[in-house]
Amino acid sequence: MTVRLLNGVFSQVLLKPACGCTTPIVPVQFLGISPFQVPSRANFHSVSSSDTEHPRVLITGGLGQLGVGLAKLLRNRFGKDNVILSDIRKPSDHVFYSGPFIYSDILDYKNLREIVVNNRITWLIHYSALLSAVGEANVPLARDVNITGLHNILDTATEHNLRLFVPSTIGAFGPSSPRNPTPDLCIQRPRTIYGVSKVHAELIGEYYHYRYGLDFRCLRYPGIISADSQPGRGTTDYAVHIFHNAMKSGKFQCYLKPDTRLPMMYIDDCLRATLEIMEAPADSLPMRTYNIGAMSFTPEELAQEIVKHVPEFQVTYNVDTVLQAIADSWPMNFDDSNARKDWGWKHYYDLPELVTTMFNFYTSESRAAHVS
Ligand SMILES: NC(=O)c1ccc[n+]([C@@H]2O[C@H](COP(=O)([O-])OP(=O)(O)OC[C@H]3O[C@@H](n4cnc5c(N)ncnc54)[C@H](O)[C@@H]3O)[C@@H](O)[C@H]2O)c1
Ligand SMILES: C[C@@H](O)[C@H](N)C(=O)O
Repeated sequence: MTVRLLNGVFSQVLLKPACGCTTPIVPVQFLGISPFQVPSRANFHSVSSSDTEHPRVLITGGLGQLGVGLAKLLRNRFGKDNVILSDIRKPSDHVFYSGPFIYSDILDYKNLREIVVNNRITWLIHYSALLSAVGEANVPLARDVNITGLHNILDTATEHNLRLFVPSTIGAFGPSSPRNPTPDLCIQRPRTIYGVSKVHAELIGEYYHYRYGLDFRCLRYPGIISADSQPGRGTTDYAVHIFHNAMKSGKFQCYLKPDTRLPMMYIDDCLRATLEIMEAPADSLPMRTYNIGAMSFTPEELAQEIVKHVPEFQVTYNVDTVLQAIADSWPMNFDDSNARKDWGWKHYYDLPELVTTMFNFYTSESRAAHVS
């Protein structure tokens, strides 16, 4: 209430983010308090409870490994028509007919704004990105999509008072970060354009939160493993491809050394965490960027678990020096104790559960293919 009154008093004060938007926004300084004293619910726009309980959601980059699964989860919760998937690629029939889909290029600021306005969007889940391996192969494009695109997203979200989720990654850490375990707050000097862009996203998102009251929420995901969607060329992709190869040929050639340990997570845990942090009350989030963890393994340990399901399975190693250097600079284990303490994060899938679930999926798929 006090905040709303102050908002009224200062409504003449216009602070323009880079988009040139003219929504009145009260900078923290005008309230005479340090940004660090502002409670984390410091959203100077009034957010109605219906925005939180009945959100209208836009997912950018929704045709990648994670977006379709997230849309399904959110549609089950908020209704099919309240969750819009978007991307610059053409959707499959299955995706197109399972709920609203529209074209959206995050580099086109006016198009983004039009989509948000015309669809009365209240939550924005920003999944568009170039991942670590593809980013190193095309740095200028990764810089455009991951940094310029993010600026468009931030400005749109600030202008239209959206709750904004931007995922970060284990890749936001680098060789000088503590690796085992890696806490939320430590040195972050990543050596990939992907990592640099994600540190930028974390910092500028938090800055917009403290400066403009943007409701910015960010989770650092581990490598995500899924059976029914393909990864978009990252360093952790081996842990998805290995299952398909084990089922298909009983063989896999791994591009990382057998003892390369990285944090990983099954997709259902990742998507549930995303919904949980989006629904968390603002006052349960003293931080705006959290590590989340589930398990951590090496290719050798994963192969040993797969052998329990495919006894003849064999892995050979042909190291890709670029990807190995990236993996060697990333965390081996994530310390996610703040997420567990602040908003009750817990994972359900450990390594044996993950492997069983993946094989159950492939087995039921191949049975269904035989029947049809
Ligand atoms: N999958 C993982 O293991 C993982 C781990 C950590 C963080 N993340 C983060 O989660 C998010 C989603 O990851 P993902 O695995 O689904 O990624 P992905 O690479 O599979 O998909 C990214 C999508 O972004 C789209 N895109 C590219 N340029 C675009 C543009 N100009 N406008 C709109 N869309 C554009 C692509 O078409 C693609 O469908 C990313 O931000 C990623 O950094 C993923
Ligand atoms: C870890 C994550 O951000 C992504 N899967 C990558 O390897 O690039």
